[in-house]
Amino acid sequence: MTFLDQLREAETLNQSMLCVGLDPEPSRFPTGITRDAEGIHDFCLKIVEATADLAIAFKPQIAYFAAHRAEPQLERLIARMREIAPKVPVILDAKRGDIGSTAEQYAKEAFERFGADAVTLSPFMGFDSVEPYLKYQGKGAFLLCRTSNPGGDDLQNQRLASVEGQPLLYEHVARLAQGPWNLNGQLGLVVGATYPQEIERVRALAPTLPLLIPGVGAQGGDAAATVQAGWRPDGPIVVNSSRAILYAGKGSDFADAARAAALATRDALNAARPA
Ligand SMILES: O=c1ccn([C@@H]2O[C@H](COP(=O)(O)O)[C@@H](O)[C@H]2O)c(=O)[nH]1
Repeated sequence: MTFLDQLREAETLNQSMLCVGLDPEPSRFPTGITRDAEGIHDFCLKIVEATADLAIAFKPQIAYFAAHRAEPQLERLIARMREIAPKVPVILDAKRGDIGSTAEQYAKEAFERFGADAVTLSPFMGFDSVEPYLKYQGKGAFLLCRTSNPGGDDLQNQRLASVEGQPLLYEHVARLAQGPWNLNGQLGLVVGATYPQEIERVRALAPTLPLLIPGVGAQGGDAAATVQAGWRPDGPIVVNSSRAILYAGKGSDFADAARAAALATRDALNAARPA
């Protein structure tokens, strides 16, 4: 089964385009959850249990685990996610990018150590930095294209005078990912919900790629505009929200509050999808 098949299956099963982001920040944990690596595991597990039937994917951001020496807990968490939500793919948000020999190790980390179904990558170092991930059949890789942060403009919106038609850098990334880099249909693109016009442009250049779209919720991206710009019947979207779900509640009912926030976001996304 390909990563794209997995996404489609989860989309249908949970009637969802919502990706639940796992960015555990111990200082924001409710009382009763310890502010250490084990607490990170327990907090995320509760969120996964509360949202497993609402998500097209889960996206743990590795920095939130590594910063607290919680990589073993992330391994255990992903293994438990396989039991709780076997049909919901896991996208490891690692934003890796390095020369081929090092990329091989990062790919091993993502797919063998953590058992992720897909990973996020920076395409900045070129195709040989992406290729090692594509050797893992059935796994996916999302290339950063037009990111959700304001500083994304600094490079991604620069025009490439050396390329025919003088595209912007993010447009060039979209073309490469839809075309010559996508050897086995494993690639997708990261595009921020904060820039719906650019989502539309990326969708025009990459009509069938899955788009991972962070930026609704805490970053203020508009759910309806995101769906209208990015969703296509043969081009799925995976719309991530992390903090707005994780910290929807502050008390012992935090998992219920997270579920309510996830449900509302999932339904808002679905309501914007053309029939
Ligand atoms: O362009 C990008 C790429 C990745 N991210 C990541 O997504 C989540 C967003 O979290 P929120 O709390 O929903 O804002 C986070 O893990 C980022 O590292 C992104 O925001 N933008």
